[in-house]
Amino acid sequence: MSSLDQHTPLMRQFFTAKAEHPDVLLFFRMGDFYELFYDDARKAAKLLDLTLTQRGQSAGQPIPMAGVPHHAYEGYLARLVALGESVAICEQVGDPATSKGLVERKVVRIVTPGTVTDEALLQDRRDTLLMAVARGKQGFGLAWADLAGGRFQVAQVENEDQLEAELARLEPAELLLPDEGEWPASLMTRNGVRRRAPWLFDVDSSRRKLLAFFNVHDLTGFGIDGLPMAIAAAGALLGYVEETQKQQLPHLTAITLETGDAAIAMNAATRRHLELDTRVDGDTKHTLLGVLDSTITPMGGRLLRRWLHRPLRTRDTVEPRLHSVQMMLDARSFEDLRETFRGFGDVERILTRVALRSARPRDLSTLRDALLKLPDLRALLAPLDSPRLQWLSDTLGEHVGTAGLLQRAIIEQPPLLARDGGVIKEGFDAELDELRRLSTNADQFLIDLEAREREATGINTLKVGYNRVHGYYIEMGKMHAGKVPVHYTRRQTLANAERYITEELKSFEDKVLSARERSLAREKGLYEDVLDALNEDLQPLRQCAEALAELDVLCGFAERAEALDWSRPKLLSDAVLQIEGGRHPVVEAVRSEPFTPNDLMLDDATRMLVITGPNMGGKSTYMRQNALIVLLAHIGSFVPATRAEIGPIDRILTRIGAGDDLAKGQSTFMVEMSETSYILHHATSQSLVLMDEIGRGTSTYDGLALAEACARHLAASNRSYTLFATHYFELTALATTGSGIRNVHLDAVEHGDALVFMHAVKDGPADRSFGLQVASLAGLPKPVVREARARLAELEQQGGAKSPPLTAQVLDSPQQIGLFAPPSAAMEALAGIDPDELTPKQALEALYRLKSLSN
Ligand SMILES: Nc1ncnc2c1ncn2[C@@H]1O[C@H](COP(=O)(O)OP(=O)(O)OP(=O)(O)O)[C@@H](O)[C@H]1O
Repeated sequence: MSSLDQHTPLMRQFFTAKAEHPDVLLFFRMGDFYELFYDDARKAAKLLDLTLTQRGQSAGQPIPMAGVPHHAYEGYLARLVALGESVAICEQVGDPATSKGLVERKVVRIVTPGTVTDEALLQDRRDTLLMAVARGKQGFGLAWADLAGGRFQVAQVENEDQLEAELARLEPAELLLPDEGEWPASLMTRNGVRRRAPWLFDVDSSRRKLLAFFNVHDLTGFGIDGLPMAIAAAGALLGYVEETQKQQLPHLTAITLETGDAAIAMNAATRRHLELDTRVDGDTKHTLLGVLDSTITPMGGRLLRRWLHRPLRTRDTVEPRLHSVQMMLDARSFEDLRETFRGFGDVERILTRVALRSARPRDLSTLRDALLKLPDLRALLAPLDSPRLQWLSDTLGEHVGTAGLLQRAIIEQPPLLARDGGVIKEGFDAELDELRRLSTNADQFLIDLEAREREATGINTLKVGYNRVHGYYIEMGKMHAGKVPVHYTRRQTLANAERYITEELKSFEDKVLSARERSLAREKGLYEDVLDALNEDLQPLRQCAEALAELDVLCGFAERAEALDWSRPKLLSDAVLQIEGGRHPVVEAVRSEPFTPNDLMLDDATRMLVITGPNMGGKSTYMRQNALIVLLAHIGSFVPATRAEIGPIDRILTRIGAGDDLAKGQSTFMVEMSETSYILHHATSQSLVLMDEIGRGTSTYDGLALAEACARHLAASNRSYTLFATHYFELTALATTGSGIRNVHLDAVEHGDALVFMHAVKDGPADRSFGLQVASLAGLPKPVVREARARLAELEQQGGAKSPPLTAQVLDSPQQIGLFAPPSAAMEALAGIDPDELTPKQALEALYRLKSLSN
């Protein structure tokens, strides 16, 4: 770019601001617009679909420009932030009316995806997190902050797998990484990644920064003194927050440490496969959270999402939750409790805005209404015999003083903005009332004054009036000059009339003219006083908000338990996983026909179920429902089963589905194997493992061999609770090996042409696969199905079995592999076909081609 002095003064101002914020978009305020220039303009035009224009020339070149109207900028900002972009807002800080030359401009705030606290830029039911990751010799330090909620947390993890699991759990909106070394692609391809200078992650300066910020002598109080990587991440995060927020953050009062062993570990793949809150296709409704979330307040919704992503092993936290839900159900009080939550609003985020002094009038009226409902809430909780609920009731507190203050100070339904006044209630402040009276009662005063003066002077035509230049006056015709009282002072002479002013009118004028301004200023001061008073009480108020969120979640659990007929799980210390009448909560919710409940019985002796049965039989549903039941039990929710007894669980590991990691550039089979490898390395005897059709992504024999070896390893070495669904009938033979493996199967029956799936899990292996019937159900052309049926009969005859079980002997004797040999032209052509790549039309063409080859 050409040197600065070649540019116009305005552009020089722009370049100066831009130089300080090179890697964020600069919103440059010009009158009613925020303008973006040069590369910022090009980028914003693309991201926001704005028209890219030009603004004259500077340094002999046209200036690319795009703009957004300032009154509607929040919507644009929200879209940019959602895309992971940051924006520096450069305002006109000088007054254009009084400035000589160019108005002064300054960057007043930087809006970044992870640090936003404005209501309009946040999602109601999802935390917006800023995260920093530091790398050390023993692993990684993580720090994350929810600025809108006032939470600041850290953790340390040992390896990249755990780091990725944490990222999948927390889904930060913005991620700060030191700008050195290689980082995994899964991190670098996220939205909102920001590389920062490595020295910002220095442990010692980070420690000093934290000590100064929290005003403490050491970090032992937070339990993180011995965790250098966590400290480095926290310091880097804090530095970034201070740099971008340019204001005090009094609501960040502590750091909390999260330890991995308190939670049931789930990696990114497991979260995805179990569809906790989002499905692969992006749908959020038909997910566990979609079914489970009946919370009423946004903060309850956010807490539930946090709980769901972090099921706890610490039973002394989970049991009290279960007990609370039970008590609310027994006393049937959850509906009344939930009724009081309506209209509570987002107290947690309101309190943050109070702390940041950006709370709007309606925040305060919402807070007032919430606090006024506390006594009702506590009265409903009082009879419930649950220590946790009583503790929550105590934590809610009374807040009578604060509620009273807000009730006295804020009008019932305040306007959106404090700017134009009309927020503070009448009767709260005598001076404000007087100022308001003056500005609104001026008319009556003047009418009264006019009447009085007419009477005193005897001049009936005397008028009181006002003009902008001379202000208030008493006017009378020139012929009355002789009757003018001495205390009248002449103000203006007109052709036929004289205008006067009196002391009384003058002082009235002073009062009225400034009354509006003064009343606004007074109101602003009073509003600030109210915020001060609230800030005095901030800590207990925030605890109250946290208690509200938890009560909302627990009431939601009770509501769901009753509405969906869920029962209380028993958490035991024995090695057992016994579920009776279990159902899949999401499948059950979307199906119009009844769901068939199924049992599960695993314990020390039986560690693995090999699940066989037809496609569409319900194998995946069965496996997932058991994982979801275990997960629900560990967040303190009732579960979709008639009875559930669950021993200690440390991890849930899944290998389900395929082809969903193409973004990573790995083949389907590669993904399948790396997920399997992760499971074999991490599963313990307390882990719940779901393996769905492993080995499917490669040739039959490789696949079978791998599946069998993995199953044996899981049963004998890992000794995990394993549900192993497979289409390889050969694996059913494992049940005879004596390593705690049992067969179960799902069934279907044929009714003429129709196939009815029973969905009931029964003992023993399946005896046939119904693959062709399912294919026919799926609409495969009849000639193809006929052809396949004939081929199957041929194969069965050759193999002497109903379905061609590739028994161990088959595997061991190479000559038997000749079942499919010698490879025909049709087989070779078949090998070259990738069904996933074909359109239906191409598939049909391929079939005709195959058929002609096989003739
Ligand atoms: N217990 C059940 N009760 C009622 N319907 C069920 C049950 N289990 C499964 N289903 C229904 O059957 C459908 C297929 O189930 P699922 O995907 O679990 O079968 P699958 O055996 O894993 O099939 P595939 O082998 O082709 O993957 C589900 O979408 C659901 O609608």
